[in-house]
Amino acid sequence: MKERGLLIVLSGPSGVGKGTVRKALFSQEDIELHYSISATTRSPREGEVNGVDYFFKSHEEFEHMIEHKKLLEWAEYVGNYYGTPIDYVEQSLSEGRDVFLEIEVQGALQVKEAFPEGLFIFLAPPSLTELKSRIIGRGTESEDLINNRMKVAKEEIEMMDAYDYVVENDQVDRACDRIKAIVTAEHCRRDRVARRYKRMLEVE
Ligand SMILES: Nc1ncnc2c1ncn2[C@@H]1O[C@H](COP(=O)(O)OP(=O)(O)OP(=O)(O)O)[C@@H](O)[C@H]1O
Ligand SMILES: Nc1nc2c(ncn2[C@@H]2O[C@H](COP(=O)(O)O)[C@@H](O)[C@H]2O)c(=O)[nH]1
Repeated sequence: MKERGLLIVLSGPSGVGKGTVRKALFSQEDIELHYSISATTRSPREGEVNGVDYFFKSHEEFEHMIEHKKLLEWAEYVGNYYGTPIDYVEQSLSEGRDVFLEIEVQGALQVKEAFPEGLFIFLAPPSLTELKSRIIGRGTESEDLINNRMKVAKEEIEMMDAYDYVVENDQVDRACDRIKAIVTAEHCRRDRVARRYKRMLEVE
C-alpha cells in the first residue's frame, strides 16, 4: 500500500511573506510539494488568475461549498471567506503526495484538529514594523484594510505556540532553506518509525 503523503501547513500573518517563500520553495528541484489552491470570496488582485492563485467564488458559491462539506477548513478573514477544498487534499495525500497549504491561523487550527499528524509551520516577521512595511510595500490593500490586517496579525502572532515550528522570514532564501530542512527531517523521522514497525512485524 502506498504510504500517505505529508500535509504541510504554512501560516502566519498577512504580508509576512508566505506566498513569496512558498514560490521559492516550489522552485527548488530537490523537494516535491503539491500546492492546495484555496477558494475565496475576495476579488482578484491585478495579475491573479482564477484556478492558479485562488478559486474565486461568490458568497453564495462559497456558502454552498460549506453546506456540502466541500472544505477541509474555512475562515472569515477581514470580511471575506477563505477555505481549502477537501477533495484535492484527500486525494493527493492518499496517493502519497505531500500537500502544502498556505492559510491563516483560524483555518490552520481547524486542520490541526482534523489532521494532528500534519506538519504545522508558523512564518514569523522580524518585527511588526517590518510586517507593516511589507504589506504597504506590496501595494495591494487600502490603508483601512492594512490596519485591519495588522490588528489580526497581532492576534495571530499570539497563537504561534500552537505550531510545531516557528520560522522567521528575515530573508526569503533562508526561510525557504529552514522549511526545506524541517520537511526533510519529518520525512526521515516517519521513515524511521515505519521501518521500526516493519521490523517488529517481521519478528512477530
Ligand atoms: N524576507 C523578506 N524580506 C523582505 N520582503 C519580503 C520578504 N518576504 C516577502 N517579502 C515581501 O513582502 C510582501 C508580502 O509578501 P507575500 O505577499 O508573500 O505575503 P503573504 O504572507 O503571502 O501575504 P498574504 O497572507 O496577505 O497573502 C511582498 O511584497 C514580498 O515581496
Ligand atoms: N483559512 C484559510 N486562510 C486562507 C486560505 N487561503 C488563503 N488564506 C489566508 O488568508 C489571508 C488573506 O489572504 P490574501 O490572499 O487575501 O492576502 C492570508 O493569511 C492567507 O494565507 C484558506 O484556504 N483558508
